[in-house]
Amino acid sequence: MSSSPTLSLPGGRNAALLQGAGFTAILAALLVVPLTIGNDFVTHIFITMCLMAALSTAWNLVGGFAGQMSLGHGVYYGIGAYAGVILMNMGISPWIGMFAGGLIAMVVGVVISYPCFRLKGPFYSLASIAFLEVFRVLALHFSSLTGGATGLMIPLNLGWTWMVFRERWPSLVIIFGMLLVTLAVAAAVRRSRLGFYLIATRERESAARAAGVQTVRVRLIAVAISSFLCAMLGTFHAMYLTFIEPAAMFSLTFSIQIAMFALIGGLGTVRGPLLGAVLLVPITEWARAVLGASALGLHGFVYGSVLILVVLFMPNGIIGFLSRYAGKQNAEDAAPATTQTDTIKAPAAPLVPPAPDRAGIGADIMRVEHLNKHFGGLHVTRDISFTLREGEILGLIGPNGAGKTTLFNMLSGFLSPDSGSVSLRGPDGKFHTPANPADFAALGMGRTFQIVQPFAAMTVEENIMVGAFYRHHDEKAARESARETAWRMGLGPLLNSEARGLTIGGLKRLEVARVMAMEPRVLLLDEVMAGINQTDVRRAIDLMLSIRDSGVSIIAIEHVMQAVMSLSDRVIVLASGEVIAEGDPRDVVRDPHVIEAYLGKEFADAQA
Ligand SMILES: Nc1ncnc2c1ncn2[C@@H]1O[C@H](COP(=O)(O)OP(=O)(O)OP(=O)(O)O)[C@@H](O)[C@H]1O
Repeated sequence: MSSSPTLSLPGGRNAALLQGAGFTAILAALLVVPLTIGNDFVTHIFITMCLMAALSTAWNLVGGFAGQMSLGHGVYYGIGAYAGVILMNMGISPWIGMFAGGLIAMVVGVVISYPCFRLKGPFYSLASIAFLEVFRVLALHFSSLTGGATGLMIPLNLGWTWMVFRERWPSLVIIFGMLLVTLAVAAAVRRSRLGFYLIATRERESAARAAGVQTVRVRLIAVAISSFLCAMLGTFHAMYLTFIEPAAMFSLTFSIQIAMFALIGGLGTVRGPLLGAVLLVPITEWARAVLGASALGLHGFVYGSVLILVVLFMPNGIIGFLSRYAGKQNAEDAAPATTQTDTIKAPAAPLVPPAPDRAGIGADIMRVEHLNKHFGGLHVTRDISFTLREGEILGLIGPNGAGKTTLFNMLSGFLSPDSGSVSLRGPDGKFHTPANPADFAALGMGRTFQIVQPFAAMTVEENIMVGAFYRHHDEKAARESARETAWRMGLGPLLNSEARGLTIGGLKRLEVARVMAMEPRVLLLDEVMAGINQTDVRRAIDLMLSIRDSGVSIIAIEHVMQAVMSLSDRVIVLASGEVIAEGDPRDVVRDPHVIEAYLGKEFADAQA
């Protein structure tokens, strides 16, 4: 599934306002139209629209924001329905029952999702379907509680206390209110640190982990919120239907429908699921009513046809299509500087002039001792030991396949060494040995990746915000910090551009900016100058010097020798997993072993 569009329109303020007004009008119509018409069938369709929109919005927290394509969300809806009805039969109001059902669903959601999050793509979807089936069978089996295959009727106690009414409008008011709450929760999540972390995790899990995101934790929080909301909606629907049975409450078809509204409307967007439901529910409900029994299964046909059309012509759903259209409109109106993503004008002055008063090299901040790593029979790093000092730039060079990236992965917690240790000096002055990327990040470690890992569906600003959230939990503060970092890194004019539109030089700078927004103490840069032009190399060198001068210690894997020579205080040379030379760059490049293993005779002659 292609990634969803960002919520921020690329600079299209008017278009965004227009979209907002349109959305509010649709939302208001969901309540006003049926109340004005006053027809039971029409009201029923609008109740179904609100319910489906709310369920799909809740699903979207997991399926869209977190990118976990659950096809078993009927589990939570069913749990809410049964909890509400069973408690009502015990004399407890569904207003309380819906919270009880929500809490049970939340626990079930977290327990079943924890192991399932290890599964990717279709395997996760299949596991979610399997759990749905398990719950349907359980509901059949525990018939003394659930009524088994015969199902459960609710006692017909009318009134607001019992959420059961003779007329339809009170149910409409309740589900409309629940829809508003669900939308408000989704919007709050999308704007919050959690929302950014979820989308970052969906887009590039490794990069998210490097930014200090505890990826399993954030996805579990999304499941908890989503299952709670779905269960509450399930309780409401049980009261509306007045009868429940396992096949309908734990239904695969129903679960797929919930997901489909979001897919059609716009996966991972706040407004998409509502638009999907508003478009599809009336067509199918109307066809069902008009064609009666001859239209059995027609809704599946309608959904399938619309889905095919959307995938073909609007791969990012209706919202994606509208956003792109708005973006185009805006591009025609706006000044070129705000829309061109590929041409970064070099500023007259250096982006970040190196500070004249370098603090100097301090005490050890990182200690690497006897690192060994095997991949099967391949001994990739052999007994590697070195130290990194405060305010130092350590160049790491070596031929392809020497083990540099593997070493970086061990230095940042992405790989565990077979033996040996990496310890970092914490703010308390003591050395700690972290075990995973989150612990490394907590001690001030930031890293980039050899193959750039942008969060493609986010803007430049949002990408950097993922890093900034590490220090600033509040959205406004994170945004400000991200903007400030972006200008410092020369990305200011591109703040609102989507990351996927950047050149390779821009993407490399974006990676550094995202890490710098975390305010690291140690920075691992993996070939940030590979594939960029001479001007960008010069700017990258200035950037690294200024980062160093701000007190950050850097280890840089680099093949661009011009950069290695002008930046490094010390150089380590790796070949076949071993350190073959270490010391002052000018001495190292004259070392015969280094010339033979990496630099070649031409380089030595050129230096001479
Ligand atoms: N996950 C893995 N499983 C098996 N072998 C691996 C794995 N990762 C790396 N290797 C192998 O380990 C060796 C070192 O790879 P690594 O990527 O660390 O080298 P490098 O010095 O970073 O090379 P380059 O400059 O090309 O990026 C290579 O032979 C590579 O094929």
